[in-house]
Amino acid sequence: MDVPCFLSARFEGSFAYLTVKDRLPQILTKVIDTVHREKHKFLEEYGEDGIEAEKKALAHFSKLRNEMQTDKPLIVITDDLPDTHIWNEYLKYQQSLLGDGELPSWFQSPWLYVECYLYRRIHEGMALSPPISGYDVFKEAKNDSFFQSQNAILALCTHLQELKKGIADISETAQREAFSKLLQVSLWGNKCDLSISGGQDNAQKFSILNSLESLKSNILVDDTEFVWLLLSQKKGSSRRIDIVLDNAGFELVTDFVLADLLLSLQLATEVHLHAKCIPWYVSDTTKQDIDWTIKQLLGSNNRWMSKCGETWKENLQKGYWVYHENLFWTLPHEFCSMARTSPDLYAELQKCDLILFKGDLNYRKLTGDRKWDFTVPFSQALTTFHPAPLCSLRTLKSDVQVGLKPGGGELLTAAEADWMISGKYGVIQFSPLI
Ligand SMILES: O=P(O)(O)OC[C@@]1(O)O[C@H](CO)[C@@H](O)[C@@H]1O
Ligand SMILES: [Mn+2]
Repeated sequence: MDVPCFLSARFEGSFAYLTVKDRLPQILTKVIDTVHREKHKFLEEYGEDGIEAEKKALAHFSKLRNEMQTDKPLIVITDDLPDTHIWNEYLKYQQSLLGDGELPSWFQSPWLYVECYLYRRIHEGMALSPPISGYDVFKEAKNDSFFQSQNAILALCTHLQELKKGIADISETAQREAFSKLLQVSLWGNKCDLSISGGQDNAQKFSILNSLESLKSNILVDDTEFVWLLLSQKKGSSRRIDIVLDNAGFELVTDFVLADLLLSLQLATEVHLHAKCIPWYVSDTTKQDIDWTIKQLLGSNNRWMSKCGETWKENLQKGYWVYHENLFWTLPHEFCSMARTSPDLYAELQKCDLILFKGDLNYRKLTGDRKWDFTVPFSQALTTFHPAPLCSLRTLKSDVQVGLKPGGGELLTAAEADWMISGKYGVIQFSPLI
Protein backbone atom coordinates (compact mmCIF):
# COMPACT_ATOMS: atom_id res chain seq x y z
CA MET A 1 0.00 0.00 0.00
CA ASP A 2 1.33 3.46 -0.83
CA VAL A 3 1.93 5.44 2.32
CA PRO A 4 2.42 9.23 2.30
CA CYS A 5 5.61 10.91 3.43
CA PHE A 6 6.54 11.70 7.02
CA LEU A 7 5.84 15.05 8.61
CA SER A 8 9.17 16.86 8.74
CA ALA A 9 10.74 20.22 9.50
CA ARG A 10 12.12 20.13 5.94
CA PHE A 11 8.74 21.53 4.94
CA GLU A 12 9.33 25.20 5.80
CA GLY A 13 6.38 26.82 7.57
CA SER A 14 4.95 23.44 8.63
CA PHE A 15 4.09 22.82 12.28
CA ALA A 16 7.04 20.43 12.42
CA TYR A 17 9.30 23.23 11.15
CA LEU A 18 7.99 25.73 13.71
CA THR A 19 8.33 23.11 16.45
CA VAL A 20 11.97 22.29 15.66
CA LYS A 21 12.84 25.94 15.01
CA ASP A 22 11.09 27.53 17.98
CA ARG A 23 9.34 25.26 20.49
CA LEU A 24 11.97 22.58 21.01
CA PRO A 25 14.74 25.14 21.68
CA GLN A 26 12.31 26.84 24.11
CA ILE A 27 11.75 23.53 25.91
CA LEU A 28 15.50 22.86 26.03
CA THR A 29 16.14 26.36 27.41
CA LYS A 30 13.61 25.67 30.18
CA VAL A 31 15.49 22.44 30.97
CA ILE A 32 18.73 24.44 31.24
CA ASP A 33 17.07 27.02 33.51
CA THR A 34 15.57 24.26 35.69
CA VAL A 35 18.86 22.41 36.16
CA HIS A 36 20.63 25.72 36.83
CA ARG A 37 18.06 26.63 39.51
CA GLU A 38 18.54 23.25 41.22
CA LYS A 39 22.27 23.91 41.74
CA HIS A 40 21.92 24.59 45.48
CA LYS A 41 19.99 21.33 45.95
CA PHE A 42 22.67 19.35 44.10
CA LEU A 43 25.31 21.02 46.31
CA GLU A 44 23.38 20.20 49.49
CA GLU A 45 22.80 16.60 48.44
CA TYR A 46 26.06 15.73 46.72
CA GLY A 47 28.56 18.43 47.64
CA GLU A 48 31.10 19.42 44.99
CA ASP A 49 30.27 16.29 42.94
CA GLY A 50 26.75 17.70 42.54
CA ILE A 51 28.09 21.02 41.29
CA GLU A 52 30.45 19.32 38.81
CA ALA A 53 27.58 17.11 37.59
CA GLU A 54 25.30 20.13 37.13
CA LYS A 55 27.99 21.89 35.10
CA LYS A 56 28.45 18.78 32.94
CA ALA A 57 24.70 18.47 32.29
CA LEU A 58 24.39 22.17 31.41
CA ALA A 59 27.30 21.89 28.96
CA HIS A 60 25.62 18.87 27.36
CA PHE A 61 22.30 20.70 26.97
CA SER A 62 23.92 23.84 25.56
CA LYS A 63 25.83 21.80 22.96
CA LEU A 64 22.60 19.92 22.14
CA ARG A 65 20.69 23.21 21.66
CA ASN A 66 23.41 24.50 19.30
CA GLU A 67 23.34 21.25 17.28
CA MET A 68 19.57 21.56 16.88
CA GLN A 69 19.50 25.27 16.06
CA THR A 70 22.25 24.93 13.45
CA ASP A 71 20.75 21.76 11.91
CA LYS A 72 23.83 19.65 12.64
CA PRO A 73 23.81 15.91 11.77
CA LEU A 74 22.31 13.72 14.48
CA ILE A 75 24.97 11.85 16.45
CA VAL A 76 25.19 8.56 18.31
CA ILE A 77 24.04 8.40 21.90
CA THR A 78 26.97 7.72 24.21
CA ASP A 79 25.43 6.69 27.52
CA ASP A 80 25.21 2.99 28.22
CA LEU A 81 21.53 2.44 28.90
CA PRO A 82 19.40 -0.56 27.84
CA ASP A 83 18.07 1.25 24.76
CA THR A 84 21.28 3.02 23.63
CA HIS A 85 22.06 0.42 20.98
CA ILE A 86 18.48 0.56 19.65
CA TRP A 87 18.74 4.33 19.20
CA ASN A 88 22.11 4.05 17.46
CA GLU A 89 20.85 1.28 15.17
CA TYR A 90 17.87 3.52 14.34
CA LEU A 91 20.26 6.36 13.45
CA LYS A 92 22.00 4.00 11.02
CA TYR A 93 18.61 2.99 9.60
CA GLN A 94 17.63 6.63 9.08
CA GLN A 95 20.97 7.21 7.36
CA SER A 96 20.36 4.21 5.07
CA LEU A 97 17.19 5.91 3.82
CA LEU A 98 19.16 8.93 2.61
CA GLY A 99 21.23 9.54 -0.49
CA ASP A 100 25.01 9.26 -0.57
CA GLY A 101 26.74 11.65 1.75
CA GLU A 102 23.51 12.81 3.35
CA LEU A 103 23.21 12.54 7.14
CA PRO A 104 20.10 12.56 9.35
CA SER A 105 19.65 16.06 10.75
CA TRP A 106 17.19 18.04 12.86
CA PHE A 107 15.46 19.87 10.01
CA GLN A 108 15.76 17.21 7.29
CA SER A 109 14.76 14.00 9.12
CA PRO A 110 11.21 12.90 10.06
CA TRP A 111 9.73 15.10 12.81
CA LEU A 112 8.72 12.11 14.90
CA TYR A 113 12.30 10.85 14.96
CA VAL A 114 14.08 14.13 15.75
CA GLU A 115 11.56 15.14 18.46
CA CYS A 116 11.84 11.76 20.21
CA TYR A 117 15.62 11.93 19.72
CA LEU A 118 15.71 15.31 21.50
CA TYR A 119 14.09 13.88 24.64
CA ARG A 120 16.41 10.90 24.57
CA ARG A 121 19.44 13.23 24.26
CA ILE A 122 18.12 15.23 27.24
CA HIS A 123 17.99 11.96 29.18
CA GLU A 124 21.54 11.18 27.95
CA GLY A 125 22.69 14.49 29.44
CA MET A 126 21.43 13.45 32.86
CA ALA A 127 22.62 9.83 32.50
CA LEU A 128 26.16 11.10 31.79
CA SER A 129 26.10 13.38 34.85
CA PRO A 130 26.12 11.21 37.95
CA PRO A 131 25.27 11.61 40.78
CA ILE A 132 22.32 13.76 39.52
CA SER A 133 21.33 11.21 36.84
CA GLY A 134 18.10 10.28 38.62
CA TYR A 135 16.81 13.87 38.60
CA ASP A 136 13.69 14.34 36.41
CA VAL A 137 14.21 17.68 34.65
CA PHE A 138 10.43 17.95 34.05
CA LYS A 139 9.32 16.98 37.58
CA GLU A 140 8.85 20.56 38.77
CA ALA A 141 6.65 21.42 35.77
CA LYS A 142 4.57 18.25 36.15
CA ASN A 143 4.07 18.80 39.88
CA ASP A 144 3.13 22.47 39.33
CA SER A 145 0.57 21.38 36.75
CA PHE A 146 -1.00 19.06 39.32
CA PHE A 147 -1.11 21.77 41.99
CA GLN A 148 -2.58 24.32 39.54
CA SER A 149 -5.39 21.86 38.69
CA GLN A 150 -6.63 21.27 42.25
CA ASN A 151 -10.14 22.69 41.69
CA ALA A 152 -10.64 20.57 38.59
CA ILE A 153 -9.29 17.48 40.36
CA LEU A 154 -11.50 18.10 43.38
CA ALA A 155 -14.60 18.42 41.18
CA LEU A 156 -13.71 15.22 39.32
CA CYS A 157 -13.02 13.14 42.44
CA THR A 158 -16.26 14.40 43.99
CA HIS A 159 -18.17 13.50 40.82
CA LEU A 160 -16.72 9.99 40.82
CA GLN A 161 -17.40 9.30 44.49
CA GLU A 162 -20.98 10.63 44.24
CA LEU A 163 -21.52 8.45 41.15
CA LYS A 164 -20.12 5.35 42.86
CA LYS A 165 -22.48 5.74 45.85
CA GLY A 166 -25.48 4.61 43.81
CA ILE A 167 -23.76 2.84 40.93
CA ALA A 168 -25.25 -0.59 41.64
CA ASP A 169 -28.78 0.70 41.00
CA ILE A 170 -28.40 2.94 37.96
CA SER A 171 -30.00 2.00 34.66
CA GLU A 172 -28.12 0.80 31.57
CA THR A 173 -28.77 4.20 29.97
CA ALA A 174 -27.38 6.01 33.00
CA GLN A 175 -24.35 3.72 32.96
CA ARG A 176 -23.69 4.52 29.30
CA GLU A 177 -24.07 8.23 30.03
CA ALA A 178 -21.67 8.01 32.97
CA PHE A 179 -19.12 6.15 30.84
CA SER A 180 -19.45 8.56 27.92
CA LYS A 181 -19.01 11.57 30.23
CA LEU A 182 -15.78 10.28 31.79
CA LEU A 183 -14.44 9.16 28.41
CA GLN A 184 -14.84 12.77 27.27
CA VAL A 185 -13.21 14.03 30.49
CA SER A 186 -10.22 11.78 29.76
CA LEU A 187 -10.13 13.11 26.19
CA TRP A 188 -10.15 16.78 27.23
CA GLY A 189 -7.66 16.06 30.01
CA ASN A 190 -5.24 15.68 27.12
CA LYS A 191 -5.29 19.42 26.51
CA CYS A 192 -3.10 19.74 29.63
CA ASP A 193 0.17 18.89 27.94
CA LEU A 194 3.37 20.82 28.61
CA SER A 195 5.07 20.00 25.32
CA ILE A 196 2.58 21.92 23.18
CA SER A 197 2.81 24.84 25.60
CA GLY A 198 6.60 24.81 25.43
CA GLY A 199 6.67 24.02 29.13
CA GLN A 200 4.45 27.01 30.01
CA ASP A 201 1.65 26.46 32.55
CA ASN A 202 -1.12 24.47 30.87
CA ALA A 203 -3.12 23.27 33.88
CA GLN A 204 -6.88 22.62 34.03
CA LYS A 205 -8.08 25.54 36.13
CA PHE A 206 -11.83 24.81 36.32
CA SER A 207 -14.13 21.79 36.43
CA ILE A 208 -14.19 20.22 33.01
CA LEU A 209 -17.51 18.46 33.76
CA ASN A 210 -19.46 21.70 33.26
CA SER A 211 -17.93 22.21 29.81
CA LEU A 212 -18.61 18.80 28.26
CA GLU A 213 -21.86 19.83 26.55
CA SER A 214 -20.29 22.90 24.97
CA LEU A 215 -17.21 20.90 23.91
CA LYS A 216 -19.20 18.15 22.16
CA SER A 217 -19.15 19.95 18.82
CA ASN A 218 -15.33 19.98 19.03
CA ILE A 219 -15.17 16.20 18.94
CA LEU A 220 -14.53 15.60 15.24
CA VAL A 221 -14.89 11.80 15.41
CA ASP A 222 -16.94 10.30 18.24
CA ASP A 223 -16.87 6.49 18.23
CA THR A 224 -18.11 6.21 21.84
CA GLU A 225 -20.99 4.00 20.68
CA PHE A 226 -18.61 1.41 19.19
CA VAL A 227 -16.57 1.36 22.41
CA TRP A 228 -19.71 1.08 24.55
CA LEU A 229 -21.09 -1.77 22.43
CA LEU A 230 -17.79 -3.63 22.72
CA LEU A 231 -17.64 -3.22 26.51
CA SER A 232 -21.30 -3.55 27.46
CA GLN A 233 -21.59 -7.01 25.93
CA LYS A 234 -20.80 -9.80 28.42
CA LYS A 235 -20.42 -7.32 31.30
CA GLY A 236 -18.91 -8.86 34.41
CA SER A 237 -16.95 -11.43 32.41
CA SER A 238 -13.15 -11.31 32.65
CA ARG A 239 -12.01 -8.35 30.62
CA ARG A 240 -8.75 -6.48 30.34
CA ILE A 241 -8.54 -2.87 29.25
CA ASP A 242 -5.16 -1.21 28.77
CA ILE A 243 -4.58 2.53 28.93
CA VAL A 244 -1.42 3.79 27.25
CA LEU A 245 -1.03 6.88 29.39
CA ASP A 246 0.09 10.30 28.30
CA ASN A 247 0.52 13.35 30.53
CA ALA A 248 0.90 13.50 34.30
CA GLY A 249 -0.99 16.10 36.33
CA PHE A 250 -4.68 16.62 35.59
CA GLU A 251 -4.75 14.25 32.61
CA LEU A 252 -3.41 11.38 34.74
CA VAL A 253 -6.21 11.95 37.27
CA THR A 254 -8.80 11.85 34.46
CA ASP A 255 -7.34 8.50 33.38
CA PHE A 256 -7.41 7.13 36.93
CA VAL A 257 -11.06 8.24 37.25
CA LEU A 258 -11.92 6.49 33.97
CA ALA A 259 -10.02 3.36 35.06
CA ASP A 260 -11.95 3.39 38.36
CA LEU A 261 -15.27 3.69 36.55
CA LEU A 262 -14.41 0.81 34.17
CA LEU A 263 -14.08 -1.47 37.22
CA SER A 264 -17.07 0.04 39.08
CA LEU A 265 -19.37 -0.46 36.07
CA GLN A 266 -17.92 -3.97 35.55
CA LEU A 267 -16.84 -2.99 32.05
CA ALA A 268 -13.41 -4.38 32.96
CA THR A 269 -12.06 -6.76 35.57
CA GLU A 270 -8.50 -5.46 35.21
CA VAL A 271 -7.03 -2.22 33.89
CA HIS A 272 -3.39 -2.16 32.77
CA LEU A 273 -1.51 1.14 32.78
CA HIS A 274 1.47 1.86 30.52
CA ALA A 275 3.73 4.75 31.51
CA LYS A 276 7.13 6.00 30.28
CA CYS A 277 10.50 4.63 31.46
CA ILE A 278 12.20 8.04 31.26
CA PRO A 279 11.12 11.72 31.43
CA TRP A 280 9.43 12.33 28.06
CA TYR A 281 7.78 15.15 26.09
CA VAL A 282 7.90 17.34 29.22
CA SER A 283 4.73 16.10 30.88
CA ASP A 284 4.47 12.41 30.04
CA THR A 285 3.79 10.11 32.98
CA THR A 286 6.49 8.00 34.63
CA LYS A 287 6.04 5.45 37.44
CA GLN A 288 7.32 8.11 39.85
CA ASP A 289 4.52 10.43 38.68
CA ILE A 290 1.92 7.71 39.27
CA ASP A 291 3.16 7.07 42.81
CA TRP A 292 3.53 10.81 43.53
CA THR A 293 0.01 11.63 42.27
CA ILE A 294 -1.63 8.90 44.37
CA LYS A 295 0.40 10.01 47.39
CA GLN A 296 -0.76 13.62 46.92
CA LEU A 297 -4.40 12.51 46.74
CA LEU A 298 -3.97 10.26 49.79
CA GLY A 299 -2.63 13.23 51.72
CA SER A 300 -5.41 15.57 50.63
CA ASN A 301 -7.62 17.08 53.33
CA ASN A 302 -10.56 16.66 50.95
CA ARG A 303 -12.41 13.43 51.74
CA TRP A 304 -13.22 12.59 48.12
CA MET A 305 -9.69 13.15 46.88
CA SER A 306 -8.22 11.08 49.69
CA LYS A 307 -10.84 8.39 49.08
CA CYS A 308 -9.74 8.24 45.44
CA GLY A 309 -6.12 8.00 46.54
CA GLU A 310 -6.94 5.11 48.88
CA THR A 311 -8.94 3.22 46.23
CA TRP A 312 -6.34 3.68 43.50
CA LYS A 313 -3.45 2.66 45.77
CA GLU A 314 -5.42 -0.46 46.69
CA ASN A 315 -6.25 -1.19 43.02
CA LEU A 316 -2.53 -1.26 42.25
CA GLN A 317 -1.72 -3.31 45.35
CA LYS A 318 -4.46 -5.87 44.69
CA GLY A 319 -3.79 -6.19 40.97
CA TYR A 320 -7.06 -4.68 39.75
CA TRP A 321 -4.78 -2.14 38.15
CA VAL A 322 -1.50 -3.46 36.72
CA TYR A 323 1.44 -1.21 35.92
CA HIS A 324 3.61 -1.88 32.88
CA GLU A 325 6.85 -0.34 31.69
CA ASN A 326 8.40 -0.92 28.28
CA LEU A 327 11.27 0.82 26.50
CA PHE A 328 9.26 0.83 23.28
CA TRP A 329 7.07 3.74 24.40
CA THR A 330 10.14 6.01 24.54
CA LEU A 331 11.64 4.94 21.21
CA PRO A 332 10.98 6.83 17.95
CA HIS A 333 9.24 3.90 16.28
CA GLU A 334 5.84 4.05 14.61
CA PHE A 335 3.48 1.52 16.22
CA CYS A 336 3.21 -0.43 12.94
CA SER A 337 6.79 -1.61 13.60
CA MET A 338 6.00 -2.93 17.11
CA ALA A 339 5.33 -6.56 16.12
CA ARG A 340 8.79 -6.66 14.55
CA THR A 341 10.82 -4.46 16.91
CA SER A 342 9.07 -5.26 20.23
CA PRO A 343 7.27 -8.59 19.79
CA ASP A 344 6.92 -9.07 23.57
CA LEU A 345 4.96 -5.85 23.91
CA TYR A 346 2.84 -6.62 20.85
CA ALA A 347 2.03 -10.06 22.31
CA GLU A 348 1.14 -8.39 25.63
CA LEU A 349 -1.26 -5.99 23.89
CA GLN A 350 -2.87 -8.90 22.04
CA LYS A 351 -4.20 -10.04 25.43
CA CYS A 352 -6.33 -6.89 25.66
CA ASP A 353 -10.05 -6.60 25.01
CA LEU A 354 -9.54 -2.88 24.37
CA ILE A 355 -6.54 -0.53 24.31
CA LEU A 356 -7.07 3.18 25.00
CA PHE A 357 -4.28 5.33 23.56
CA LYS A 358 -4.09 8.74 25.16
CA GLY A 359 -2.84 11.86 23.44
CA ASP A 360 -1.35 13.32 20.38
CA LEU A 361 2.08 11.71 20.27
CA ASN A 362 0.46 8.26 20.50
CA TYR A 363 -1.87 9.27 17.65
CA ARG A 364 1.12 10.33 15.60
CA LYS A 365 2.81 6.96 16.26
CA LEU A 366 -0.43 5.05 15.54
CA THR A 367 -0.69 6.73 12.12
CA GLY A 368 3.09 6.75 11.49
CA ASP A 369 3.19 10.59 11.63
CA ARG A 370 2.47 10.62 7.94
CA LYS A 371 0.64 13.19 5.85
CA TRP A 372 -2.44 11.05 5.21
CA ASP A 373 -5.50 12.43 3.41
CA PHE A 374 -8.12 13.42 5.99
CA THR A 375 -10.58 10.81 4.70
CA VAL A 376 -8.28 7.77 4.95
CA PRO A 377 -9.99 5.33 7.37
CA PHE A 378 -8.31 5.18 10.81
CA SER A 379 -7.91 1.38 10.56
CA GLN A 380 -6.08 1.81 7.24
CA ALA A 381 -3.71 4.44 8.66
CA LEU A 382 -2.79 1.94 11.42
CA THR A 383 -1.44 -0.25 8.57
CA THR A 384 -0.17 -3.43 10.30
CA PHE A 385 -0.82 -2.36 13.91
CA HIS A 386 -3.85 -4.33 15.06
CA PRO A 387 -3.03 -6.10 18.36
CA ALA A 388 -6.57 -5.61 19.74
CA PRO A 389 -9.59 -3.32 19.38
CA LEU A 390 -8.23 0.17 20.12
CA CYS A 391 -9.46 3.70 20.68
CA SER A 392 -7.50 6.93 20.53
CA LEU A 393 -8.50 9.75 22.92
CA ARG A 394 -6.58 12.65 21.44
CA THR A 395 -6.76 16.42 21.27
CA LEU A 396 -5.32 17.64 17.99
CA LYS A 397 -1.88 19.19 18.50
CA SER A 398 -0.11 18.15 15.30
CA ASP A 399 -1.07 18.23 11.65
CA VAL A 400 -2.01 14.61 11.08
CA GLN A 401 -5.68 13.56 11.10
CA VAL A 402 -7.53 10.66 9.43
CA GLY A 403 -11.04 9.24 9.40
CA LEU A 404 -12.87 12.45 8.59
CA LYS A 405 -15.88 12.71 6.28
CA PRO A 406 -15.21 14.02 2.75
CA GLY A 407 -14.75 17.79 2.86
CA GLY A 408 -14.58 17.87 6.68
CA GLY A 409 -10.89 18.74 6.88
CA GLU A 410 -11.14 21.34 4.16
CA LEU A 411 -14.10 23.05 5.88
CA LEU A 412 -12.16 23.24 9.15
CA THR A 413 -9.08 24.61 7.38
CA ALA A 414 -11.18 27.31 5.75
CA ALA A 415 -12.75 28.24 9.11
CA GLU A 416 -9.70 27.90 11.41
CA ALA A 417 -6.23 27.50 9.87
CA ASP A 418 -4.83 26.11 13.16
CA TRP A 419 -7.57 23.50 13.83
CA MET A 420 -5.06 20.62 13.77
CA ILE A 421 -2.57 22.14 16.23
CA SER A 422 -4.55 24.32 18.64
CA GLY A 423 -5.70 21.53 20.97
CA LYS A 424 -9.25 22.86 20.60
CA TYR A 425 -10.53 19.81 18.75
CA GLY A 426 -10.43 16.15 19.73
CA VAL A 427 -11.25 12.65 18.55
CA ILE A 428 -12.57 9.50 20.20
CA GLN A 429 -11.48 7.28 17.34
CA PHE A 430 -12.01 3.49 17.38
CA SER A 431 -10.55 0.67 15.29
CA PRO A 432 -11.89 -2.88 15.69
CA LEU A 433 -9.63 -5.94 15.65
CA ILE A 434 -9.29 -6.70 11.94
O1 LIG B 1 1.14 13.45 23.32
P1 LIG B 1 0.61 14.76 23.82
O2 LIG B 1 1.11 15.07 25.20
O3 LIG B 1 -0.89 14.87 23.70
O4 LIG B 1 1.17 15.91 22.88
C1 LIG B 1 2.50 15.91 22.54
C2 LIG B 1 2.79 17.20 21.78
O5 LIG B 1 2.49 18.29 22.56
O6 LIG B 1 4.15 17.22 21.44
C3 LIG B 1 4.29 17.30 20.06
C4 LIG B 1 4.56 18.73 19.63
O7 LIG B 1 5.83 19.09 20.09
C5 LIG B 1 2.98 16.87 19.46
O8 LIG B 1 2.93 15.51 19.31
C6 LIG B 1 2.02 17.26 20.52
O9 LIG B 1 1.72 18.57 20.22
MN1 LIG C 1 2.46 14.00 26.32
